[in-house]
Formats: sequence, structure tokens, C-alpha cells
Amino acid sequence: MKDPDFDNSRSLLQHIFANLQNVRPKLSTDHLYVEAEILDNINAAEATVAVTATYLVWKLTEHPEWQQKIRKELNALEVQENGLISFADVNSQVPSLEACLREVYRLHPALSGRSERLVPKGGRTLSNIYLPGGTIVTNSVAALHRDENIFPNPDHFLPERWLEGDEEMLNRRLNQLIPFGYGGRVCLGKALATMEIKLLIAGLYRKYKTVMTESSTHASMRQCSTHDAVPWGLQCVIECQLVDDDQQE
Ligand code: HEM
Repeated sequence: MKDPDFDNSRSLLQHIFANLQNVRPKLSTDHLYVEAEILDNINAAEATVAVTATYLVWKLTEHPEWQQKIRKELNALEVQENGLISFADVNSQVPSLEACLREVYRLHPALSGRSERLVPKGGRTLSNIYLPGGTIVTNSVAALHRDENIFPNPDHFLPERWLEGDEEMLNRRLNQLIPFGYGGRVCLGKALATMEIKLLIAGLYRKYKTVMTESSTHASMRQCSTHDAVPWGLQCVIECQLVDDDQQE
């Protein structure tokens, strides 16, 4: 049987070609352009997810009590016929994982460098400063994410800040959490990245616990750079130990 939605859907490559043919027919065979576009997407999707997943595993290893909370919530989920739990359930019924991931997005954004924007024609006044049209402006993700008025004890990994408190404060925190950028050029892979990371963590911590090794330390895990910001030590070495079914916390 044919699925009309699937038959009508296009791959990214088909979109690029269709767009080129409609808008810039002369460039329709410009392979360099297409290659650059594809490489751009691969690059945007690869290290960002790896860096975020690495720091989430590291933070959970440093804070085993959060591993236990996540595992407890995962174990309460229905197991499907294929032996797996569904992403819909992981996404909606594991609040501890959501809270830990948000804390990692806040403390260790994979990209915290420039996301430039151009001030529109006519200029704009921001915080009482007039910016002429055409000015390139940017923001500081680190300053927003470590604003102590919104995130008390900003340098500490405190997932509970996403699970407690009144709704107004939670919304202010969410509004100030922008690891994927903001506005018209916000990251296109935000939902995919979050799905990949949550499924990875769910798969790992349902069966295993992770413990520290001597090879990775607070110093070696310091984040460097603002673009695909990997740890200084260029690695995160932890040990995975199978959790015995009888010893499930
Ligand atoms: C945790 C993982 C990721 C993080 C932290 C991240 C972060 C970002 C940031 C900060 C931007 C710039 C947004 C802006 O200028 O406001 C961006 C853009 C982009 N990202 Fe991601 N990203 C991630 C994963 C992905 C994935 C998995 C894909 C694709 C499958 C992807 C595709 C893109 C694309 C295509 C853009 C350019 C959007 C545009 O300019 O219109 N990203 N990302």
C-alpha cells in the first residue's frame, strides 16, 4: 500500500534542487553549492549532538543520584513488543531526563559563539542605545545562561531548578535558555537533536550506570571554544557497569 504522505515528502537534497530550479535555474547544476549545503548540515548535526551527549553523560556520572532518578522513571514506562520504550514516552514521562538535559544545554551549550543578526533598515533602539540599520549584532549565550537572577548558583548543575518553583519563573528560565539560537534562524535540527540525545541516554541508563575513572577530571572536561565546544582533554572516559535487575534502585 502506498503512503501518500511518504510519497509526497521530499528529501533535503530534493528541496535544494527544487529551490535551485525555481529560483536560480542557472545554478541548478552547481554541485559545489549542493555539496556545501550538505556538508553544512552534516557539520551542524554532528559535533553539536556529540558534545551535548558527552556533557550529559559526564554530568550524570558526576551526579549518580540523577542517574537513579532517570532510571526509576524509565523503568516505569511501558516496554513495546520490540523490547524498546517509545520516544513519545521518554519525551513526556521522564521529567528528570528533561531537567538534566536542560541543565546541560544551559551549562555546556555546544555553540555559544556568534549568531549574528543584521539590524533592519531604519535602525532600532535597544536598551536605550540606537543601532543604525545594517549594524551586525549578536548576543552572549553564556551571559544569558549564567544570569544569577534567573539561574541562582549559575555555575552549579542543579536540574531541580527545572522541576520546582512557580510557572512564571520556569517560563523566564525557558525563555533565557537558547542553546539552539532564537528567532527566524533558530536551529533546524533542534527536535531531532533532542530526540537523539534522549534516546541515547534512555538506552544507556536503563541497563547501565556510569562511574568516574581517573582519565577524566573536572579540569580535563573544561569546555573550550564556543563552536562545537569540546572538552579540553578531547575525551570523556567513564566506566559503564551493568545494573543488575535485582539491584535496580
Ligand atoms: C544539540 C545539538 C545542536 C545544537 C546545540 C545546535 C545549535 C545551533 C545553533 C546555535 C544554531 C544557530 C541558530 C541561530 O543563529 O539563531 C544552529 C543552526 C542550525 N542547525 Fe543546529 N544545533 C544542534 C543540532 C543540529 C542538528 C541535529 C541539525 C540537523 C540535522 C542542525 C541543523 C542546523 C541548521 C541547518 C542550522 C542553520 C539554520 C539557519 O540558518 O536557518 N543542528 N544550530
